[in-house]
Amino acid sequence: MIVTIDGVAASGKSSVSSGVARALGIPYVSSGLLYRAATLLGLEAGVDLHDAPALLALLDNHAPRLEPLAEGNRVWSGTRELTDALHSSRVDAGVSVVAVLPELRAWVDAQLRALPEPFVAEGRDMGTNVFPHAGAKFYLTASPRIRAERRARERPEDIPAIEAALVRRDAKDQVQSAPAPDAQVIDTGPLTLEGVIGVILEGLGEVGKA
Ligand SMILES: Nc1ncnc2c1ncn2[C@@H]1O[C@H](COP(=O)(O)OP(=O)(O)OP(=O)(O)O)[C@@H](O)[C@H]1O
Ligand SMILES: Nc1ccn([C@H]2C[C@H](O)[C@@H](COP(=O)(O)O)O2)c(=O)n1
Repeated sequence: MIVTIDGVAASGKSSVSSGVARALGIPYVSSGLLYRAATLLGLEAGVDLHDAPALLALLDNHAPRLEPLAEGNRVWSGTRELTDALHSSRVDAGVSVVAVLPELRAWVDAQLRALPEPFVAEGRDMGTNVFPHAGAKFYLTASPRIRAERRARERPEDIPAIEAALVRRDAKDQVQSAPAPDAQVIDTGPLTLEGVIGVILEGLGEVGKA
């Protein structure tokens, strides 16, 4: 069984996926971390982030791999853990450039499709492109201001700057970020984290009955 949770940047995908995965006793898979790992490796190597062959060569050399757990995902390159470096503003600013490259998308999709089921998969195109046959699909939204306010609690940046960066990233990620036609869309703005997890678990109960 695969459950997909897609949504816009900072809409709560990883926190919600972790909560749902823990409740179900299965891992969750953060697809964005693989795009972030490719971006980090490219930035560190001084590679042009538009240069797909150069990035693929780096990925061949460094072979980043995702460790999906219910509590949180980790990314490794050999014995080096990349996880903590993947959410910097520098990676945030570059990742949308990498994520539109078809060659990079094919690389990420292959990593994800090789993972053993069951799991909760979160990202942008989990329900549309990567796992169209998923058993249940959800899509999270919230206004840029609410998302920025939530992010500001984690990062020492001011709300308007975070909001502007989120709006820019939404626009760049738009092509691959449409909800699947059969996804349940959830506006997380008026809900707590536990509330969103509850809506999804309730939705999964309904899927089980269908
Ligand atoms: N419904 C909610 N109510 C309050 N805070 C929330 C809610 N959902 C998520 N958050 C908080 O918002 C922040 C962003 O959530 P999270 O990192 O899970 O989003 P994301 O969609 O995975 O982000 P990204 O696209 O950058 O990977 C976190 O601090 C999280 O705790
Ligand atoms: N399935 C996915 C997952 C992620 N991306 C892109 C879009 C984001 O800008 C970037 C990082 O994702 P996040 O950690 O913010 O979820 O990767 C994508 O195109 N498709």
